[in-house]
Amino acid sequence: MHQIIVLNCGSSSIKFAIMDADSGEASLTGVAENLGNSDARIKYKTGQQSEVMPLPEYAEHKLALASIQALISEQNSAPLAVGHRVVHGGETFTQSVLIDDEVKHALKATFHMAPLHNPAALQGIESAQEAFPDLPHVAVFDTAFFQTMPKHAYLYALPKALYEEHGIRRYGFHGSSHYFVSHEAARYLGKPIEQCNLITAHLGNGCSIAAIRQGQAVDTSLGFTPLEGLVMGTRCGDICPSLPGVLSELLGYNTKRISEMLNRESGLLGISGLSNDCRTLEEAAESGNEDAALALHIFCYRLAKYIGSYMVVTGPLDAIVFTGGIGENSSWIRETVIGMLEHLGHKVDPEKNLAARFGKAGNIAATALPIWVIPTNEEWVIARDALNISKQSN
Ligand SMILES: Nc1ncnc2c1ncn2[C@@H]1O[C@H](COP(=O)(O)OP(=O)(O)O)[C@@H](O)[C@H]1O
Ligand SMILES: CC(=O)OP(=O)(O)O
Ligand SMILES: [Mg+2]
Repeated sequence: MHQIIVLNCGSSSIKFAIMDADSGEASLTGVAENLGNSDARIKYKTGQQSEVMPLPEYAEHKLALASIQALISEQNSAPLAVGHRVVHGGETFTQSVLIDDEVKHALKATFHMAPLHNPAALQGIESAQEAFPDLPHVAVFDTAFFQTMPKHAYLYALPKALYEEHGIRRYGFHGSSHYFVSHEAARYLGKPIEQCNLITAHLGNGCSIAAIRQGQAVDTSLGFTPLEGLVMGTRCGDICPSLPGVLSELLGYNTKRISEMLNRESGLLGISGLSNDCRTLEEAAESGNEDAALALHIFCYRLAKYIGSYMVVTGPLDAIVFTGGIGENSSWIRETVIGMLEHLGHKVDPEKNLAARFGKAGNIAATALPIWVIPTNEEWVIARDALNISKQSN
């Protein structure tokens, strides 16, 4: 048993777990929500038991971490390391690293590349180092899995000095999730991962799709920042690149306002004017809310378009994989997206589709190409790397 603390710090939540790096079993999982908001709280689960712990109003990462530390102490476990999910490694970090002052300094230089995520990750690292000063802390990067992308996939058609001097290129995110589900898919298919061509769709609050050829990531929809590609909860995904300039000239928006709008006010929330939450939108659409229905339709349309284009990239496919909160649970989204690919010979089996929800994996295809629903486990990928790196550093 190798217990690892795993932290995934976002701007408005900290997800945490104590996990056995050998089995992937978590003895404690939870989320500290709405940090910096008046109704901050921690929801956590030990075994089958779910609890809610209120946090002081406008609690920051430090306060949340202190409460998480108390929960962890109650568990009587002896964690060996803390694994931190860091969304963006830039060109500096191509694999997981032991965190020291130099690493933290280098992370500061990546803030503009993941404005919603990396500042929060560093805040989380510093608070966790205070809470667990004797443990090794390891950063595990979302971008690492995409190191195998070829130049023709990661370069934008921009003046090349922008890449050479400023690292402006596609990086790709949710790498730990795409890594996990692609390896699980290979296991289900009974083939070595090196022989698998896959399209994996991670659909959570952030959404991305990856093209995997012979087990290696060869393209993905998120770009220089986690804003490009699919429609997300509050993020716009692909738009005409002229729009920020137009917004600035036409409406006098400055760059901060534009970034806020594209990252936090767009996507499902922006189109529906109602919510970023897929469940809420499905319910509203069912009750006749046309904007909610349109938001979901655009979400599915964009995803189906990407799947079609990635079929060109992967070569003969072994499977399509759905994961993330939406991918694992929304049978409606899956059926609608695959329905848009019906003329290509793909169809879901409605019964299998309904069965593969709420943590249950399953092949939902009614046609030849397997379409797998696979619950992701980014925390396990992070725990394993944290254990390995901390062992090497001893
Ligand atoms: N039963 C469900 N049906 C439809 N969508 C769901 C369901 N359960 C969760 N979701 C959606 O999953 C999304 C959150 O995904 P998740 O992977 O937990 O997010 P995060 O990116 O924060 O980790 C939300 O849009 C939520 O509505
Ligand atoms: C990179 C990213 O979009 O992450 P999340 O889905 O956790 O916001
Ligand atoms: Mg997630």
